[in-house]
Amino acid sequence: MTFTNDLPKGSTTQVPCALTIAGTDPSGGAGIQADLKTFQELKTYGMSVITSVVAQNTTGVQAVHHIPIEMIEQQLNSVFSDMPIHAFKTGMIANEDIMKVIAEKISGQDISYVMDPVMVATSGDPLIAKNARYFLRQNLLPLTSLVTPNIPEAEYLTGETIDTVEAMKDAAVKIVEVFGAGAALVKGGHMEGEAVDFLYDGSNLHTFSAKRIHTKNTHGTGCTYSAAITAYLSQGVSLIDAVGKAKDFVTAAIQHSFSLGAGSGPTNHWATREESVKL
Ligand SMILES: Nc1ncnc2c1ncn2[C@@H]1O[C@H](COP(=O)(O)OP(=O)(O)O)[C@@H](O)[C@H]1O
Ligand SMILES: Cc1ncc(COP(=O)(O)O)c(N)n1
Repeated sequence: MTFTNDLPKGSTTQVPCALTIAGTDPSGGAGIQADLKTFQELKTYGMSVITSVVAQNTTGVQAVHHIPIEMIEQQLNSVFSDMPIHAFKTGMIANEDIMKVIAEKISGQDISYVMDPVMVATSGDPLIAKNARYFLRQNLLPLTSLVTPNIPEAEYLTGETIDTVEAMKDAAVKIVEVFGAGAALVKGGHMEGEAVDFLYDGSNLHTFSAKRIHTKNTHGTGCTYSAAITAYLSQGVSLIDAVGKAKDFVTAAIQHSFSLGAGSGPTNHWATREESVKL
């Protein structure tokens, strides 16, 4: 990965800069809010382009408003024309029109791209139009450096049922070899037993495992994980190390998650700080 931005004026150190293109969560656990908190925690300069404003909390999604396409395009132009971007991620991209404008902007860019193929919130509410999932796979997936599906998302992307560890590995390989993702990280949060994720990088399979934490507070885990990977990539960390460090980060965030709200509470983005672990 290249890391070639000029120094910001007056600065003596090079600042890693990461962008998230996603929807919002006013309750602060998922979406843009989770991404920016994660970037900040990992000492990465965070930027955001908002695709949809989502009224949601720990119990579910109450309403969704999609930002007009021209305004999404303007936001993309604002950051891409002026700011250094060392890595970016996409989260919620609700429909084909939004996907198109993003695809146009990012194709041809030589910047690490992490796609969290968000389809359904932890609460079960849909976050993407059903007919847009095919467009996502055909047009955005081949532009990625890494895609991070959970089990239901990997099932959609591959068209296969995934109920074993072997099927998870096969899915990771298929998403890269057949559908053209740069790499695929199939996450095992929705399986039983250890929380095991498999990364296929185009040559080898890598395993990332952590003890399952018994908690209902997993709102925003996928957003936090993919944002952490993006932050590490923006710092020039290799893909495999970025996933390993991000796995430690998200595991700590779940371990020290908060019982806030009546539903599935948010992860703790500052969990790795000493004062948080003592809470
Ligand atoms: N209860 C849990 N204990 C430990 N790790 C978990 C738990 N639930 C999810 N994870 C991990 O959190 C990350 C997000 O995974 P997952 O829940 O599958 O994604 P998503 O939030 O997109 O549904 C993965 O590394 C997964 O293994
Ligand atoms: C705007 C937005 N993007 C993504 C998610 C998925 O979050 P989760 O990790 O809980 O599935 C969400 N709830 N809201």
